[in-house]
Amino acid sequence: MTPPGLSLLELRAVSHGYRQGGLLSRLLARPVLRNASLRIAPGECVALLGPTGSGKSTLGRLALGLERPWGGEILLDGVPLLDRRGRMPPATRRSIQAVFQDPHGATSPRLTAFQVVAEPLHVSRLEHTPLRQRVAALLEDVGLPATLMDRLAHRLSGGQLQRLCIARALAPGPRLVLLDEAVNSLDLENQMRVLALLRDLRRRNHVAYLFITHDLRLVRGFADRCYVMQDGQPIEVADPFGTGPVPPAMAALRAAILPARPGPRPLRTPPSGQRLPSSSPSPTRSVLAVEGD
Ligand SMILES: Nc1ncnc2c1ncn2[C@@H]1O[C@H](COP(=O)(O)OP(=O)(O)OP(=O)(O)O)[C@@H](O)[C@H]1O
Repeated sequence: MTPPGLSLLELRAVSHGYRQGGLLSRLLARPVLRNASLRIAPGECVALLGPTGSGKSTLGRLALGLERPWGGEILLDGVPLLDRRGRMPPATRRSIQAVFQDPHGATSPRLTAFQVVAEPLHVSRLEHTPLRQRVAALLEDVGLPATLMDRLAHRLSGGQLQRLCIARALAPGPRLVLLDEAVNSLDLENQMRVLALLRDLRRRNHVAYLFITHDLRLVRGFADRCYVMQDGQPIEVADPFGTGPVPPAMAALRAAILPARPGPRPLRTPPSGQRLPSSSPSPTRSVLAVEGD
C-alpha cells in the first residue's frame, strides 16, 4: 500500500490523450489516460506495468513535464510541476531525470562518453572542478572504468551504453528517475546486472524510481509497489505475485509469462498390464527450462 506521509510525485485525476490532426482534431481527440492517479514517496521504487499502447509512456512523459495534461494535477513535493505557462522551474527539471529503452537513440553518435555525462552538468550549471574527475566518479558509480571516458559513446557495448545513460541521469543529483523500459533492450544477463546496479544506486542516493515496463518478471524483488494500467488508469496491485484476485490487465500479464521451470511431463499411462520400457524418460522429469531467471 502507498506509504503515509509526503509524496514526492503525485498525479491526481489526470486525463490526457492525443488529437488526430486536421480540422476535426478536437472532435477526434483520443483519450489515453482517464482520471489517472498515482503516488511515489521519496526514495520509493514504483513499477508501472501494462500492455503495449496502454498509456505507460504517456504517463511517463507527463511526469517529466514534456507534455501538459488535458486535466487533473501533477505535483512534485506538493507543488505543480509546470507553471501556468507550461514551464518547469530549473530546480524541478534537475529533480526528475529519465533513462529510456534505446540507449543508442538517446545519445548522439558524435559525443564521447565524457561529453554525454558532462552535458547535464553544463546545462544545470553544476560544473564541478575538475569536471573530468566528477565524470570519472559518476562512471565508477555505474561500474564503468574511467578509461572509457574518451571513447565515442556509440563504440560502447549496449550494456555499457545503458550504464552511461544511467550515469547521465544521475549527474544532476535527481530525486526521481523515470526508467522507461530501461533494461528491455538488454540481454537477460545484462538486465539482471543493470537492475542490481539500479537497486544499489537507489540505496546509496536515496533516489526514487518510476519503473515502466510490460515485463512482470522484472518487477519481482525490484519494486516496492506496483500499478497496472487498465482502461487508462493505473490500478495499484497489492500483491502482483500472490494468489489473490488481481485486475484483468495484471492477470493477462501473468498469463503471458512462460514458466521458468515448466511442470513435469504428464505421466504416460501404459496400456493395462504393460510396463514402461526402462529407457523411457522418468515421468517426473521436467522438460528443459525455457528461460533462466
Ligand atoms: N504523440 C502521439 N500522438 C498520437 N498518439 C500517440 C502519441 N503518443 C502515443 N500515442 C498513442 O497513445 C497510446 C498510448 O501510447 P503509449 O506510448 O503511452 O503506450 P505504452 O503503454 O507506453 O506502450 P508501449 O509499451 O508500446 O511503449 C497509443 O495508442 C499510442 O499510439
